[in-house]
Order: sequence, then C-alpha cells, then structure tokens
Amino acid sequence: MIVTLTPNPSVDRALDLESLAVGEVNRAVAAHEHAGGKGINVSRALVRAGVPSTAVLPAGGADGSRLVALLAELGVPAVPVPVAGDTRSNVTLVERDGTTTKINAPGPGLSAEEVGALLAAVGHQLTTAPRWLVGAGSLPPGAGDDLFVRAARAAGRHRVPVALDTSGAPLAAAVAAGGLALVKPNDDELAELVGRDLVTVDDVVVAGREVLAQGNDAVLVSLGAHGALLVTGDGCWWAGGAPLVPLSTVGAGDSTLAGYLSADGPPAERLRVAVAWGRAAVLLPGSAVPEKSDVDAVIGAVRVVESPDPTLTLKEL
Ligand SMILES: Nc1ncnc2c1ncn2[C@@H]1O[C@H](COP(=O)(O)OP(=O)(O)O)[C@@H](O)[C@H]1O
Ligand SMILES: O=P(O)(O)OC[C@H]1O[C@](O)(COP(=O)(O)O)[C@@H](O)[C@@H]1O
Repeated sequence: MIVTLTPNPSVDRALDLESLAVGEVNRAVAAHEHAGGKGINVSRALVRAGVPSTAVLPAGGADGSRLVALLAELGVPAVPVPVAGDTRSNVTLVERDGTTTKINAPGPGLSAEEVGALLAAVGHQLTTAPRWLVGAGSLPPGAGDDLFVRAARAAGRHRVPVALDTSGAPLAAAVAAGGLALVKPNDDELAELVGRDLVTVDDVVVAGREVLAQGNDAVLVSLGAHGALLVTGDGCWWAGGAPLVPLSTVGAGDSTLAGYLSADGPPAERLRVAVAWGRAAVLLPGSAVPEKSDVDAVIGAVRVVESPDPTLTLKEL
C-alpha cells in the first residue's frame, strides 16, 4: 500500500485548442476532466497499474464532491477530509503543437482544525504500515509551510519512508528538516531550491548532493523532454529518449514518481520505469495516467546511462 497526501487537490479541466489567441475568444476542440493534484495523480497511476494506493485529501464544496466521485469511478480508495472551503479547479490549455499553458488556482484556505484533521487522517493511514507516504503538490493558504514536515515526522515515527514532490517554501522546509527517502523536484524547482540556474548535468548532480547532505536519501529530478536524473549516495543515473510532441504534460511528473515507486530492483531499473511512465503520460490527453500497455509501448526506447557526462547541458540530454 502506498498512501498519498494531497493537501491542495483539484478537479483538473483541460481544453484542447488549435492555437491560443491571448485576449481573444478561443473555441476548444475537446474538453477533459480528471481528478487532479499531484498525490492524487500518483494514486491514480498506481491503482491503474494494480499497485494498491490510498489518497488522503481535503474536500469541500461542489468540486470537492465531484473530485471524490471521480476517484470512486476510478476505484481509487480515498480518505476525503471535509473542509469548509471549495476545492479548486485547475485549468490547462493545450495547443495542437503541444504548447501547454497551466493556470493553477490557489485553493481554499485551511483552518488549523482542518490541517489537524488532515494530519490525523494521514496518521491513521500510517498505522496500516504502508510501503510509502507520498506528500505532493502545493500547500493551500493557511496550511503552513511545514505541513509536509509534520507529515514526514509522523511517518518517521512509524518507520514509513517518505517521498516528496512539492515546490517553493514547503520544499525548502522539508528538505532542510531531512529524513526524506526520495525528493522529486523538476529542474526548475531544484534550481529555485538551491538558488541558482542549473545548466549542465553537473549543476543538477551538485544540487542533488546538496539535498542529500541535509539528511535525505535520493533525488529524482525530472527534466521535461530531456528525461530525468537520479542522484543517490551511491551514484547518479540519467534516463530518457527522443523528445515527444506531448498531448498533455499535465501529470507527467506525477506518473514519473508513481513509476519509480512501483518499480523494484536497482536504481537504474527504477529510473527506467519512472521515465517510461512519464513518457507514456505525455502521450495521453489532460491529466490522464498511463496503463500497462501505454508503458509497454514506450519502455523499449528508454535509454539509461550511469554517471552521465557532467559537462553536457540538460538540453543536450
Ligand atoms: N516533451 C516531452 N518528451 C518526452 N518526454 C517528456 C516530455 N515532457 C515530459 N516528459 C517526460 O515526463 C517526465 C516528467 O516531466 P516534467 O515536465 O519534468 O515533470 P513535472 O510535471 O513534474 O514538471 C520527464 O522526466 C520525461 O520523462
Ligand atoms: O499543487 P500544484 O503545484 O498547484 O499543482 C497541481 C496540479 O499539478 C498536477 O498534479 C499536475 O502535476 P505535474 O504536471 O507536475 O505532474 C495537476 O493534476 C494539478 O492540477
């Protein structure tokens, strides 16, 4: 069982357009609706692959009910914690050439009592001895930048490893607190964390080692079209393949993380699976997550390189 915590979930709505004319009336050619939020996407991808997962989330208002219904339709076990505010809806615009514009709402503010109820729901799940706790996504107003730190501390008391995919101040707080088994930033999020641009493979590896030095075990850095780098105390690995024209990149990072957590074996093999799940996800519309046949169709083309040339720029990967 893998438990996910999504403090700021969303009903993701995606509109496919020929091309976006900013400031004009645009007519979409297709519309998609998915249960969204990073931890929820991880749970959806895992359950679709037959890996048991439970999603813990706050839910409020009409979109909160819609989100819970969407998860039920997919057979994703969910623990919705009722909150007073309205669950947000994030909007993505995808143009024919793959250009993707995401507009994420701030989400409803959480009261201290609601944050307490959310952490209590996580605490209850931790008593079932899950394989992982995944904390993912942004934090809503009022949650406090340390919500993931508090969840990770609870997981530590139960000896449950924690994987974290967040950004900004919540990422900085959790990395500094240490004790994370896996951190999954993209290159922009890692650059913001270390406070400098990341241009080369070496830049990413050095930044990843700074995260490890704060008492964390592994860093999986997704690089968009350029694949992903895994940095651990034992070494570093890159995996990727030819760039794809995405149908939608929304949720690709979440599928990458789900793939990594689903896989067994040495780091290189887990990275190969992670990248295959991410590549399969970009070939699907909206926030759709891949199924086994989608992953099987792309995994053969994923290359894994141990200790990649540190002088290569990320764009050359
Ligand atoms: N245009 C693309 N071509 C090929 N693979 C892609 C593309 N965009 C994303 N991916 C795959 O999806 C993964 C996650 O994408 P990324 O944009 O880095 O994550 P996030 O959504 O967390 O920002 C990448 O590591 C890569 O494997
Ligand atoms: O919590 P945030 O950072 O606003 O992101 C939430 C959004 O991220 C997603 O989980 C997609 O994440 P990725 O594209 O990074 O994989 C959407 O489902 C959701 O709308």
